[in-house]
Amino acid sequence: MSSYDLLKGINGLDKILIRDATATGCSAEVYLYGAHVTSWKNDHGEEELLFVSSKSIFDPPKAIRGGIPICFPQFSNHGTLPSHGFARNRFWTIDNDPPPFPTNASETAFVDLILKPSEDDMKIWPHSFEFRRRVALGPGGDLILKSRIRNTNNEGEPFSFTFANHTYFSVSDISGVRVEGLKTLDYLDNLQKMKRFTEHGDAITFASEVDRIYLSTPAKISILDHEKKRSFVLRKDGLPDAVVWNPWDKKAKSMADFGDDEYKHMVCVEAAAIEKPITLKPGEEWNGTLELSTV
Ligand SMILES: O=P(O)(O)OC[C@H]1O[C@@H](O)[C@H](O)[C@@H](O)[C@@H]1O
Repeated sequence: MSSYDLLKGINGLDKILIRDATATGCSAEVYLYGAHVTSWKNDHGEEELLFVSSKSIFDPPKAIRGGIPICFPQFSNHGTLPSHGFARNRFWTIDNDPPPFPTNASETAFVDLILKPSEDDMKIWPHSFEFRRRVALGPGGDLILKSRIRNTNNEGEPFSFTFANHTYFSVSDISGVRVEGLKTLDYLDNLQKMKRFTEHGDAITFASEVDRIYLSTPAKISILDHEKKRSFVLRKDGLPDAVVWNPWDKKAKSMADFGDDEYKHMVCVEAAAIEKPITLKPGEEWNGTLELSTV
């Protein structure tokens, strides 16, 4: 089992590099700021598989634009907290002695991070929790993201949250991208006041802004990149919903930390738990796992 290196990233922010010592080129980078994965390469070459905006400012308290932000304890603006909650805007710490995970011999390298609320966090979300995140590389450089959230309230109070792995995938040309695995499912359309629709197409394709929450989705979703002749495969557990987002040209221009044309080279497919918030009683723990690979 190889270990990780702690390095300085952009603007001197701490970042962790994990590498599979047995397979050349497989690596992932995670900023302690946000426990934010900013790079993933597998054994299909030295190519970056995640999109990070060239305009991302890497300047707290602004979240990094791209990679894999964590949305917790609130997805988007579905509540009173800032967009996507606060986990992506906090400094996490390395968790050197996490409670054991079920043995997974296929992990070749990993790092464990932890977030606990500060006094200021408790003012905006008055719940005591421990959020543990493992970022691991699996066979062939698959990226494995494990989230464990525990209610550590002493006063017997349950809490509820929504959650997403807001993954920005790098694609060659959005107009040739298809997201498969969501046919016949219901979705909430954020561009139409969260109205509920049913997906009839075989695949989701992109010709304008898309911002939808697909509900009760299967464990496997694929993103086909026609030009690259490559597909991303998402496999998930404990994460029933899937957000599909591309800002397209107008929204891209309105985002200061996103290039005007960058929408052509990214798509977000976010393994999430949104429609039915997760409720934890004191002492209870929730687990969600996302595994990303390419074929
Ligand atoms: O700008 P933010 O807060 O990172 O959010 C980006 C997008 O994140 C997506 O998950 C939401 O569905 C979109 O509505 C939102 O615009």
